[in-house]
Amino acid sequence: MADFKTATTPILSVRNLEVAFPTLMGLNKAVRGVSFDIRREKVGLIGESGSGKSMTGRSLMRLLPKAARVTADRLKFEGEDLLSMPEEQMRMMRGRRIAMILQDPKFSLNPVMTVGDQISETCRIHLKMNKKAARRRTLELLERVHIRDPERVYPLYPHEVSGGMGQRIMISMMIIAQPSLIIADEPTSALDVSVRQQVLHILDEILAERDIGLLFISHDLNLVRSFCDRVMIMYAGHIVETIEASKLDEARHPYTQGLLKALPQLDHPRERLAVLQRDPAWLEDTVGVPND
Ligand SMILES: Nc1ncnc2c1ncn2[C@@H]1O[C@H](COP(=O)(O)OP(=O)(O)OP(=O)(O)O)[C@@H](O)[C@H]1O
Repeated sequence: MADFKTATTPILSVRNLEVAFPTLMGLNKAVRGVSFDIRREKVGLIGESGSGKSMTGRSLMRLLPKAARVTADRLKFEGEDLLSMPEEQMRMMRGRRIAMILQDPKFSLNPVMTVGDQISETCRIHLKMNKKAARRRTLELLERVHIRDPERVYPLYPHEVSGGMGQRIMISMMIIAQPSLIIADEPTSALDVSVRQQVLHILDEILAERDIGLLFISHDLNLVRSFCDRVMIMYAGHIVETIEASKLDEARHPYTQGLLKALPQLDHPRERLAVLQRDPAWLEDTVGVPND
């Protein structure tokens, strides 16, 4: 059996993933022929609104709208086929082996249960702890995500915590299950810049400490460039280019080049932002996608 703890074996392997929605005009393809691997690394998925980033992320968790039709030549997580997996097994997979962080933690947390009780309950379920041990572990976990006064935060309800603290609480809950892959869909886009940096720093520490792979979905090219190891650029449901984050300035695809040109620059302010040119050929074009 492959050892998924090694840096070179993909945790996740996706080939020719398609997500389509039936419409009166025929099938609307939200994701078209997407292929990528994720190892113990941080991979950014970037693209404009409606380009199919979330549908790609959600198809890995099989959390798509009912109408969606999903096909793939391969959709394997740690060697197991996600497409044919029975729903019951898939439920065990979600949260335990593949975790997801969404933009607003309030939608992921139970609104009528204190955050402490939610973390504690997760400890009891996953770690089979008794009530007292689960409470102790909860306080440790809150400290682990740099919450300074865990005793004060424990009895708060989700609506009483800030967005940044909510994301830290989500991260603390993820640690319990020890996933191998985290899908983060715009996890910091509702946060202001300084809180965003703190949350990213904590996420980074946890990923490195536990050797977890990350798919980081965002529309913020600068953020992904500074946080991730590799970047996949998506256009109209298709990954047009995959490139190391540190080499983004050497991007070959005209769409990536256009996105880079459109970034505002403090040191060289532009009178006008460049208008992104588009080409129908980009629906088929790919640069740097895995070839096997
Ligand atoms: N429930 C649905 N029914 C039909 N089509 C849908 C549905 N949900 C999404 N789509 C289609 O999927 C496309 C991609 O949506 P997706 O949410 O993945 O985009 P995105 O890149 O994550 O955008 P954003 O950054 O705005 O979240 C949409 O443009 C839309 O055409």
